[in-house]
Amino acid sequence: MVRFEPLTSPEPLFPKPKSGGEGRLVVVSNRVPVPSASGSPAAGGLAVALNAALQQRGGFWFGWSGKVSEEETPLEVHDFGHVSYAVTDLSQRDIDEYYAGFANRALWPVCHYRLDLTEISANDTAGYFRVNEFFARRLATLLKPDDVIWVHDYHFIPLAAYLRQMGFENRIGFFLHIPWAPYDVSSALPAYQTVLSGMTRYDVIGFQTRRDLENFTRCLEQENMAREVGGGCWEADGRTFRVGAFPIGIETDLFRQEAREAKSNSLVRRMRASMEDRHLIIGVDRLDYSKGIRQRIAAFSCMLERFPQMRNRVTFLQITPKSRSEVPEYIRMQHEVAEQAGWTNGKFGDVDWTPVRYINKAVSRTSLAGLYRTARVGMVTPLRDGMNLVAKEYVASQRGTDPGVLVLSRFAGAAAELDSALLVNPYDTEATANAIVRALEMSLEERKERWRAMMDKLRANTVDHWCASFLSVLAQERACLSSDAAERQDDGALEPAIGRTAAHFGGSWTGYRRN
Ligand SMILES: O=P(O)(O)OC[C@H]1O[C@H](O[C@H]2O[C@H](CO)[C@@H](O)[C@H](O)[C@H]2O)[C@H](O)[C@@H](O)[C@@H]1O
Ligand SMILES: O=c1ccn([C@@H]2O[C@H](COP(=O)(O)OP(=O)(O)O)[C@@H](O)[C@H]2O)c(=O)[nH]1
Repeated sequence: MVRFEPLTSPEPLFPKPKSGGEGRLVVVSNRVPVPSASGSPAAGGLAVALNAALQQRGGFWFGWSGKVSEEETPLEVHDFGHVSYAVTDLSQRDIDEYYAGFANRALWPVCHYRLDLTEISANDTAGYFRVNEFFARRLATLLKPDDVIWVHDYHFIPLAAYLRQMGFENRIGFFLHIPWAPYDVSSALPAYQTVLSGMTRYDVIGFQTRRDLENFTRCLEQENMAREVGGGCWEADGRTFRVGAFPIGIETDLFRQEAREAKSNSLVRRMRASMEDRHLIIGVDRLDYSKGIRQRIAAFSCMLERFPQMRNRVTFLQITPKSRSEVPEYIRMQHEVAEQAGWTNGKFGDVDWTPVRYINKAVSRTSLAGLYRTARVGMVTPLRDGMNLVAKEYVASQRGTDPGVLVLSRFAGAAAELDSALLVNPYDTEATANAIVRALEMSLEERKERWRAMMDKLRANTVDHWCASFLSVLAQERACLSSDAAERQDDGALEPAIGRTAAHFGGSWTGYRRN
């Protein structure tokens, strides 16, 4: 690990790209998957795909260290070959206001259509913008003019605006992993116009689905903040940006392989041995109200009530690692889910059968792959979700000769691609209960047909495709110049994008200040 003072280091801090021509890639996200000391990379499709892109071009990943420090400590830099990981600590107040506050008590619920759970706090709002400015200042010390920056997720919406204000005209892309709600919902967000205008400072803005993209562009129109100039491009304050839907994928083949090899995994073997001849139904989610876990267990319970022949023939395994326990809404829902599971077991369980096995710990990716493959039914029923990778992982893990059935919420981003799943409205308990029975009783022929259709999609759009397609759009510097601007650039009237000062692009973005 190298430590340095960001503002005083005279030498370039990160390795140069492997090949000439392309600038380094700089990935920014709140959580940074720093490889272990031995150099083995963090698991997870997103981390693997972005690490591969970083390895290819050289570059670094920047974000929060996950640690609290009351002093402004130097950036921590971990070097692994062509790739570095630069992380900064935050103070407790910063974490409370930026992460637990505005990001997870305002942006997260609003983007998941939950105005009832949204907390509006002027301190949190100010903290979110202050911490973004802090991240931008720290990142600024590491940047070179031809770096291509890819910012991830709702924690960092205003980051580009601060970088632009400091004079950076690098290509900057933004990908939103969570949904973008329709105007009437998203406009309830505190500092809504500032957040929206912060988005317009990127060169490319990616969403998981067309629905999110359309919700976003309607917000731009409603606020009269940007005008469409064609080809997925918009213009605001004299600069253009491109918007698009880039549904994230998984490492489809690798996941399949892990599922095949998981037979020998001890957790999977223990689970199989304990099943006797019952069918397994599986749910895997962070403990988050957006995932619809309570509603799902209620639907399972309703199924046992209405179809007594299913009692003692199925086991529902719900794997739910705790998440964001510092946020009060998450504590409340922990109680609700535990109560629903306990109630179902009390009502239907027997001395030799526990209908719901509810587990609050994280399970490794290999074990998950094996459990998915064991399960006849995968229940992925969020009330709202950006994508939901579990849905894709469940399908990829199945045996082609005897696949299980995915019961999938219409409100998961994954439903746009996995439309051969049994699609349900998770608010409709009886219909979801019926779908579980339909999945359990589905013929082998129908299961295979549905599975093949979904596998075709998963093979066509892996996480590597997702990464490459976003980066290729981000690399197209001229793709969005309006025809006027393109002509002027051809005449030499416009300078190249890199190296321009903030003043060229309207210094109107002033960030958020508390009165
Ligand atoms: O970092 P945490 O606060 O512990 O939360 C974990 C992550 O949750 C969210 O995941 C989203 O991204 C997935 C991949 O694109 C997508 O499938 C899912 O629907 C989203 O909910 C969040 O967006 C991440 O930033 C968090 O790190
Ligand atoms: O015990 C667990 C639970 C979940 N996951 C992984 O966490 C990710 C969850 O992603 P998803 O898009 O479904 O939801 P998010 O938590 O990002 O909102 C998936 O890759 C899961 O395989 C895991 O590795 N172990």
